[in-house]
Amino acid sequence: MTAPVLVLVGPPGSGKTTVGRELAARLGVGFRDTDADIEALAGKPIPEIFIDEGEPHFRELEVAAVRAAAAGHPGVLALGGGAVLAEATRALLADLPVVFLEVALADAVKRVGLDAPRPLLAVNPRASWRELMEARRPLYLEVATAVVATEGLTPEQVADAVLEALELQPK
Ligand SMILES: Nc1ncnc2c1ncn2[C@@H]1O[C@H](COP(=O)(O)OP(=O)(O)O)[C@@H](O)[C@H]1O
Ligand SMILES: O=C(O)C1=C[C@@H](OP(=O)(O)O)[C@@H](O)[C@H](O)C1
Ligand SMILES: [Mg+2]
Repeated sequence: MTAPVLVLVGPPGSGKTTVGRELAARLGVGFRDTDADIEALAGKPIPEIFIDEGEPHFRELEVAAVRAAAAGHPGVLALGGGAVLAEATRALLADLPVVFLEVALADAVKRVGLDAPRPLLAVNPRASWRELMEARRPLYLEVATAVVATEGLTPEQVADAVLEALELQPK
């Protein structure tokens, strides 16, 4: 078993993918993102999985992707924003160093507007983001060993804060 050195959770736009990549480089370890694993396995982008097979199927693929990475990725692992919805995933995270990246609505919506499409935010992104955050905040807190605020910070500054929160030394 080779567990991740740290796992990033948080809502869309909190910077899990971006900061995760930066942290992996700083620590000299590999980076993995369950969204990319799911897309590789399904052979299509996430919006197409949602359209063709629906969200419940995507969530099944997501639990499997987290299970595989939690057992076999000795580096930094970024999850999708909704991964914590599955009880099975929360159980897989129980003994791992998990950082909840926090962000407020305005910054999150600004950030995701610049990026790859997220099917859950395709219609009315502000209201959808607020709703999903209200439902998920307790779940992010449940799995987190540390909480890092990202508001007004660059991805590099967020990476600094994560390393400090977990008392990890860059390579
Ligand atoms: N701290 C930050 N400040 C400014 N922009 C950011 C920050 N973190 C991420 N971004 C940008 O926001 C967008 C979404 O980031 P991403 O890492 O994909 O978030 P997540 O994986 O949490 O949804 C990307 O365009 C990224 O470059
Ligand atoms: O919040 C969610 O339910 C989702 C977040 C996305 O990942 P990011 O949080 O990396 O954007 C991706 O997994 C999918 O679009 C669903
Ligand atoms: Mg991401």
